[in-house]
Amino acid sequence: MADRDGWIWYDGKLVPWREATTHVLTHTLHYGMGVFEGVRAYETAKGPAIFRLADHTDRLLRSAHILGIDIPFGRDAINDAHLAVVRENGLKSCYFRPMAFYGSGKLGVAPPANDVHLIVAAWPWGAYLGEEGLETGIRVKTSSFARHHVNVTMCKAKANGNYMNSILANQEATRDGYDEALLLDVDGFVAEGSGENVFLVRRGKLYTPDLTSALEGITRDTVLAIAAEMGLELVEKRITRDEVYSADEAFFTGTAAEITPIRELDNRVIGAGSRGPVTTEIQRRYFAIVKGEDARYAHWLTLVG
Ligand SMILES: Cc1[nH+]cc(COP(=O)(O)O)c(CN[C@@H](CCC(=O)O)C(=O)O)c1O
Repeated sequence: MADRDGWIWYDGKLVPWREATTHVLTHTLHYGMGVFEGVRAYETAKGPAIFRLADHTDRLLRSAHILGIDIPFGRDAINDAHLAVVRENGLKSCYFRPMAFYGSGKLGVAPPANDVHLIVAAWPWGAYLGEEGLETGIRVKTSSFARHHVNVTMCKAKANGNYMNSILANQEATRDGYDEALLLDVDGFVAEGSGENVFLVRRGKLYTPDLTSALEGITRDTVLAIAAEMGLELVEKRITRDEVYSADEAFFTGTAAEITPIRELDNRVIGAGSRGPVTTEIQRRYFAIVKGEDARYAHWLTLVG
């Protein structure tokens, strides 16, 4: 990722990609106390448009607030940074990684409060779980790692250090030949994927876990709006792994994952073992929205211009 041409927004300036570096004694590198976002821009008839930028920036600031990190840039500056990196890098569509981190002022578990840095990088990133996965669905394994208890770490903060749990789960699943992991919470109920929220379809109703130890996904929120316009009844409840086994359809949602059908969990085929009709329609509507083809959601798109 480090050796490429381009520009990264770093503490208010656009710096050459290879020069956007930090010291090896950077606090967040050692302790994982930082916050980040994943944001996408899609190509539309009016040029590149960033999807739900305001919501992502709000969540970045909310994550920092939850962890007590004081980001020295406001909402408008962060939004403008996204626009600058798309323009400067001449990207038609891309994935953004804004990230706030503690610098190298000092080490120790007491964070160097007044040494907070912010970067916004952007690069082309295709289907997170594979183009084939978007079409035909993926194979998922229930992880041996539980999602954090809500008082072990802050689950509503998109915190760097939370992703050790995600990496452990994902590497276990992929090492065992699956495409992604599904994590249960400490009580054994379905929480989310290593980088996604999860939905089920059963007898025409849409189900998703109560948030509790899951991240409040922006794509999840978009799907709730799509479900409402489709007249789908939505049930948010505690979900067991065998309810996933018995579902007619299941899918992951995320900025990176978009709407990725799940065709198997723990070698149990879900429904017909392919992308189901409700998932197909939700996915079709989702891509129409992010590509600016559904005027009702124009307010969610920030045209780069
Ligand atoms: C744990 C987790 N849960 C749910 C979501 C879905 O949230 P949202 O993107 O707002 O719908 C994500 C996003 N995962 C991001 C990071 C992926 C990565 O590998 O890094 C993403 O999808 O950009 C998570 O990381």
